Amino acid sequence: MIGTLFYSILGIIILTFLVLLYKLVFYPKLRLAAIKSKYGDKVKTYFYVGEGLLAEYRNNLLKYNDSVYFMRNLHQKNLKALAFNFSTKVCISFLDPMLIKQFHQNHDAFKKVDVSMAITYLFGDSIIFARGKQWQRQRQFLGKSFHFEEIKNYLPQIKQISENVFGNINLNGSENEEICAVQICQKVTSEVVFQIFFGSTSQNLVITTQKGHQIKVAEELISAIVDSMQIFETDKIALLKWIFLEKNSTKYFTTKSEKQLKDRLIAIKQACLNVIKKRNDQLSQDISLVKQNFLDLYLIEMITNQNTQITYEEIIDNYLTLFFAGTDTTGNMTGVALYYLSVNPQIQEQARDEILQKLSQKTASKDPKYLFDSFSFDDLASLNLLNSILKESLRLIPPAIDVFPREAVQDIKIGEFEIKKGDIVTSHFIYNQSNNEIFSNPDIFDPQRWMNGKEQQNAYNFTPFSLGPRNCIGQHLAMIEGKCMLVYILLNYQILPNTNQQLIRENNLVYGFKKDNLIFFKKIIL
Ligand code: HEM
Repeated sequence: MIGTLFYSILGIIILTFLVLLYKLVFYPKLRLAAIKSKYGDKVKTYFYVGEGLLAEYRNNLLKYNDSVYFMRNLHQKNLKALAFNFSTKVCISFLDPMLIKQFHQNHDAFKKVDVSMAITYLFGDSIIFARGKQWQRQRQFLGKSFHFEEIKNYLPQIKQISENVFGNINLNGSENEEICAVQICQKVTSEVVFQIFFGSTSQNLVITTQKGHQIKVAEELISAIVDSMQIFETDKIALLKWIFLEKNSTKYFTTKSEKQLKDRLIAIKQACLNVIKKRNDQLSQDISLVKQNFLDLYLIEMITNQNTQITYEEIIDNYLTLFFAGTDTTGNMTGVALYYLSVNPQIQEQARDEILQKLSQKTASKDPKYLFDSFSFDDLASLNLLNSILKESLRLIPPAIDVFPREAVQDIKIGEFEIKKGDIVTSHFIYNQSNNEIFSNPDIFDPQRWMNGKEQQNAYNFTPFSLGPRNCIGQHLAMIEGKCMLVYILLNYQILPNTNQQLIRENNLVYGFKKDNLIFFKKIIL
């Protein structure tokens, strides 16, 4: 009896091991070898057990202080795609601009991969994961609010938030106070998303953590997402379940860390739900209270137009999505611009002159406060150099080096590449943005390249906001925020480099600085 039990358990262990070996090693290796033999030098392959390209990022970070160093030095005439293992599957990443275009135009042939419990739970009903008619409806609805003409109405709020955050920097009477370039910009971008969505300041939306601390929902959201990405490092049972069951893994044999994480995610959503319900009650009683913010637009659609397709769940998931998609990315773009301005003082001076020239036509005052007050939406469009500085920052250090991995829901051909149902597909924008055949001296920060048509730009070579029907819905907002922050800073501070800190570029939730304390601010008198 004991012998039979022993052999049964041993049998199960050996079988599990063999299945694991097949899924993690043999299957992806065989597929990658087949892809290499079929497409030759058009494809470069990478294999690291279980980790795929993540291991290459890590090695590059350690060796070259840049997770994507290899991508910047990979350019070959015939190369069109990368192929690598993605957990137990195979992923093709398109590099060739025309293949990238075709991939993004055929968006219906793919669905976004659920990469972690938090992402699925928090964003599952939002625009980012919706497909087909659901996505079209959501994109149309949100698209109205993100239209340039609508977004410009939020400029006064963005100005106010920028003034509050950057105006309150305490330099402690010294110019040697290190400034975390990205972090400080993210204070602005997170508050902007909150205010344009909920119409009030984020100070009030706090929850109590499992350790009993009060924390802003927005902060807990990012922390929970990061923890969910790292859960497999500490919880090997969760990892094993994921390999076999993928997104269904949390439904069975839930581990303690999975349960704790789930409780945190539920608390985040509950806090948002409370705000939404309260506002719904107010508007149901008195519709004239309606204001210009996303939440009110949703609720009006539900109350007055009896739109039954919109649910509370969808509203919550879209707030969380916009927060996630719009905060770190825009903060990173602007923080990167600040860094490049600090190490390029001449360009910084030219950018300041451009702003002063524009604003001094509106006010005789030299006081930065009045100059900034006079700054309006019309000025944004004419600040050419500032626009080019942001574009050049996005080219060199794009917050998104690639798009969310997608799973093919059908067999499909992209160019000559045959994608099988179940394969994972993505596109790495960073490859073209650092190609010296497309951008001369690609490692040099040169905003002028965008101003005088030095390079023949092709719409598919520079795609930091992605492209096609599922491109970034928030790109106008991001650029307005970026310019507004830079205008405030350039009017008030000289940006100096922190030469004690090394530049380390890491691909984490977004691609950016590993250590952010890269600049100093020195108050200027105009
Ligand atoms: C510099 C800042 C930004 C960058 C670089 C950026 C980049 C991107 C990229 C690459 C995508 C495509 C993702 C994919 O298909 O997998 C995307 C989509 C998206 N972005 Fe942005 N983004 C930025 C700012 C924003 C802002 C400010 C918002 C809103 C507050 C936003 C909301 C979205 C949404 C909702 C989508 C999904 C659109 C859809 O699937 O239809 N983004 N963004």
